[in-house]
Amino acid sequence: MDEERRQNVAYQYLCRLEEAKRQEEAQAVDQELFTEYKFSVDQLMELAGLSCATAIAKAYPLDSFTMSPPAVLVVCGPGNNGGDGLVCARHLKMFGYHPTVHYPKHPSKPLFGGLTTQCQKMDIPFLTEFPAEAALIDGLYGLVVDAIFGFSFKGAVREPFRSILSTLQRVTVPIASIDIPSGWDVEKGRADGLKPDTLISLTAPKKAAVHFSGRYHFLGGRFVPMALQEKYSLNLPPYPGTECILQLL
Ligand SMILES: NC(=O)C1=CN([C@@H]2O[C@H](COP(=O)(O)OP(=O)(O)OC[C@H]3O[C@@H](n4cnc5c(N)ncnc54)[C@H](O)[C@@H]3O)[C@@H](O)[C@H]2O)[C@@H](O)CC1
Ligand SMILES: [K+]
Repeated sequence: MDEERRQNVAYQYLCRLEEAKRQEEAQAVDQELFTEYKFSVDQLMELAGLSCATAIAKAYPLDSFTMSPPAVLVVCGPGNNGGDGLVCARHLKMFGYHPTVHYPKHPSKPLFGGLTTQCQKMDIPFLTEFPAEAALIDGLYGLVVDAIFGFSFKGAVREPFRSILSTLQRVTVPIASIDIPSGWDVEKGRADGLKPDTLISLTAPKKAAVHFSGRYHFLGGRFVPMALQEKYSLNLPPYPGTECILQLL
């Protein structure tokens, strides 16, 4: 994209981000979807993960990979952001990619056990050790999906994710972050943190998204009922037709 066009698109997108959500608002919308609207986590996670895989397929089509097979490393964290990553990995496999998952902290909830089994039954390998060298990741994978932390991240990153994020900061292959670049403060960002090439904001962009400087920004998670959008003044831009993602940048 040339610089002038990028400036234009970025400007329009930054205007939209005036409505970006604070951490508490994102959590409140999330809670209301479950308590008042009676969605289950599984339902929304499936739609969120499908949006992520769809956005990735749009930004990094199979034929854009220089390596064969098109290998993708999906790094999953301990919460629902990690669950989105597992769903995303399953759909990426359906789309023809070769995902490998690293999932160092398994929550005991049946939801995550089920998602893990589904991936395993689809012959998606799970890495027990995270590659310590960024160069190893660059050599083996054409893309990294960051599904480590979402909107509930707070404070200083604890291990093993501190080491993982420090390695990911040194990889040169593109990184696609789900909902928020992991390790970033949800509202303020992190100037010396991860610099993903793609951000897939779910439900609505979070405040920190104004600091995103990568090439592609998508909105996904097309599941918020209109009454809830109005209550929280989400002012979401319209999705095209029947698509589950909207490209903002
Ligand atoms: N309604 C929505 O908007 C939806 C949100 N979903 C996803 O759910 C995410 C939010 O999920 P959660 O609330 O489970 O939280 P996260 O997945 O953001 O992270 C919470 C986990 O990270 C750990 N953690 C927090 N701070 C840490 C730190 N400093 N160091 C190490 N570990 C830390 C917590 O102990 C917890 O295990 C969203 O960002 C999105 O990806 C989707 O699954 C479905 C729908
Ligand atoms: K993330």
